[in-house]
Amino acid sequence: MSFANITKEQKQLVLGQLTAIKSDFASRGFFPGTSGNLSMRVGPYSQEEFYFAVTASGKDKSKSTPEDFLFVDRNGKPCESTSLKPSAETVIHNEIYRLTGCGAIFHIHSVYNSLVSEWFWERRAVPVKGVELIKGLNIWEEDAAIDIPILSNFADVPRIVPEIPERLNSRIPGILLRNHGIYAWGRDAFEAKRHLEAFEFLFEYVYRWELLRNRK
Ligand SMILES: CSCCC(=O)C(=O)COP(=O)(O)O
Ligand SMILES: [Zn+2]
Repeated sequence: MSFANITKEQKQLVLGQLTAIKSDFASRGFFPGTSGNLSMRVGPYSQEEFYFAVTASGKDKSKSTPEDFLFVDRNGKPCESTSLKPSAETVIHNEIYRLTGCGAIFHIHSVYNSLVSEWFWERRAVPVKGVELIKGLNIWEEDAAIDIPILSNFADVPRIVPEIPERLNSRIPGILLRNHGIYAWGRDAFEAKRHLEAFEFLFEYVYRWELLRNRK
């Protein structure tokens, strides 16, 4: 299915949801210094062909303007004529859609996600055990233990991409970039938001637990 077959209504639905999420996240201070990016898929998915709306690069994400999003294809190329540049991290979104077939991906930088990704870098994963909010990731087993994967971070963003298939864990709907931020995804915007919020809670928990543990 080509992008031309995607209806105006389908595009508006996606843009409406992204606008609401962006404004909600901005009000919670999730986009310091223009960091972070959001995307949502539109139309059907196959590994060979899919389209998504993504935030334009470098914008003040606390402001709402008609130039906040653009549609790109599975190679990150704009689907419509535009002067906007897709997020510099669009290649990461592309790879996550390709591998998971998810419907939405949200990326934010926070002090807690950056600190824990650095603290646990040698393990290449942040361990979390027995915390109730693991259920927010749709993992329901008793006393669950999870490892949230951490990827290398490079200024040259395409260099990050080859590590994604190696590190992605199909049970965990997110990956950390070392000292950078979290990517969380879900079937739709509702689920991706729930996952992102659960991850952020867990990162703060882990950080604070590490401090308490070392005081014993
Ligand atoms: C200003 S933070 C450095 C870039 C980054 O990590 C980010 O999330 C925002 O980049 P974008 O191109 O999506 O604005
Ligand atoms: Zn980033």
